[in-house]
Amino acid sequence: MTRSEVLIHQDGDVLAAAAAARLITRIADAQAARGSASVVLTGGRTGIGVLERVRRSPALDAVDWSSVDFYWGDERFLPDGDPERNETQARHALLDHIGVDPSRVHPMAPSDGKFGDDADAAAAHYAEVLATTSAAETDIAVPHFDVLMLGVGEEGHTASLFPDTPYVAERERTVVGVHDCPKPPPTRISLTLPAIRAAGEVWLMTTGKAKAEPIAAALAGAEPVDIPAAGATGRDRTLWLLDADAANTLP
Ligand SMILES: O=C1O[C@H](COP(=O)(O)O)[C@@H](O)[C@H](O)[C@H]1O
Repeated sequence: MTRSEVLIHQDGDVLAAAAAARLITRIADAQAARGSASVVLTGGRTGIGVLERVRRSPALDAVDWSSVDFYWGDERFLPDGDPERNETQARHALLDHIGVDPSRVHPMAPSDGKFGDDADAAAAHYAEVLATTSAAETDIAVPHFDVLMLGVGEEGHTASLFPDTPYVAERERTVVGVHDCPKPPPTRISLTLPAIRAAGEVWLMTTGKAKAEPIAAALAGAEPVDIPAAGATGRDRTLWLLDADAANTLP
């Protein structure tokens, strides 16, 4: 497992700007090396704020956005276009404003799509989508993810893996339907920890005093079942991007 690196920014604005610059550079580097890049998006205030800053970046055109595959780490299982869906927010913040190739944007199904309100079927389908472009470098059936971004909840959840649930302990499946979530909406779809850990780089990004406790616990080595974010690591790099408030109880 990679050692976690922690970067503390003075506030959420600076964090979003720095993470946006980092994301553009990471994608441009991957495209220079392989001709394409693959990014896993997150929902939440910080993750969407980063996408807004990418949109406003003077370096926006350093990336060929038509050669980027976009996936999601989790989704709120709601009707298509619902403003609370992570997909809707990411589209408004960035994807609707750049020249993406629609066939390379891979959202998780909505609750009014072809799987109806069956989140488990929608999750199984997403696992198939991931498996079709599965990379050779791991034995997990997911694509090569250059960077996988995550938020962290006040109780330590990441993606839609909440503490003390069977979903955080999942070892076989790469994607799960998540039920009875403590944070609305109650039904979600999420990558599992094995799928997250297959990514090259994992970036956990969050802000605010309310996140300080779970972050300190995760970095002190909490069990993922207690603090799911503690189990989110990348193969090459695990980066915690925090503001000063979120980091205020770290040694
Ligand atoms: O519901 C969710 O929340 C988390 C954290 O969100 P934040 O607003 O506290 O930053 C997010 O990572 C996840 O993708 C989302 O579905």
